[in-house]
Amino acid sequence: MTINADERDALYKVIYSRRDVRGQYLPDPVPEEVLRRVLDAAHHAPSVGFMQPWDFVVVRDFEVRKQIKAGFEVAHAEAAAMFDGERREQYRGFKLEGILEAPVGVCVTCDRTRSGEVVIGRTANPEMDLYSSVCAVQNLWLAARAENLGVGWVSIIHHDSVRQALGIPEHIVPVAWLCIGKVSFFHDMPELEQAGWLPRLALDDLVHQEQW
Ligand SMILES: Cc1cc2c(cc1C)N(C[C@H](O)[C@H](O)[C@H](O)COP(=O)(O)O)c1[nH]c(=O)[nH]c(=O)c1N2
Repeated sequence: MTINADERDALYKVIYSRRDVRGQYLPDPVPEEVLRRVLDAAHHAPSVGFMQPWDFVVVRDFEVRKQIKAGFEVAHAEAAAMFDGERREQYRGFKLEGILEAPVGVCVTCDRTRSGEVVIGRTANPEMDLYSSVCAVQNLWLAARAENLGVGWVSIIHHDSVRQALGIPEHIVPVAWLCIGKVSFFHDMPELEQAGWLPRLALDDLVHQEQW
């Protein structure tokens, strides 16, 4: 199957217009069939040795999301203390999650034991299973953008709070808490770039020819 020019352009449009969404969530429910498409796109991500180490915990319940939010508050306060002076104030001013505003939360996990001890491609570097779950996150994020759904990754939370809130067993790693929902708009550029926190680096400074 060949991708034609319109299809190629559509993919790049999705890639460049995908954003990490923290605010702007609408309370409208996410239709089941749309969420299913997005999760199926995540499930078609590449994975080391085809181990498909992910599970997707879909959370709509407000009380459970309140527990996740409480976990965020703890880690967020710890994080603020790590920045100095002006940077700390700027950090405190950022909205860095939409846990209660987005109608759906999805926890993408990694079952590090899924296909036994020895996995093709994970023998030299055992963390490859975690990277595979991150590939699922990225597929989900892009598919959601193609559905005009916002996604926000909230990593300012300890794995154990997520485990506790969702009853996730000890051997499963909660890789990502994702807020998902319809949005009023998408920002044109990353919010951290817009706020002057960090600029987008120049590609030419990152591409090395032949040697580092
Ligand atoms: C692994 C990981 C973890 C996080 C993020 C991303 C990734 C990849 N990002 C989103 C991040 O800030 C954002 O992707 C960049 O600022 C670039 O912006 P766009 O995604 O292009 O909008 C993020 N954002 C946020 O508000 N709270 C968070 O806890 C996190 N955590």
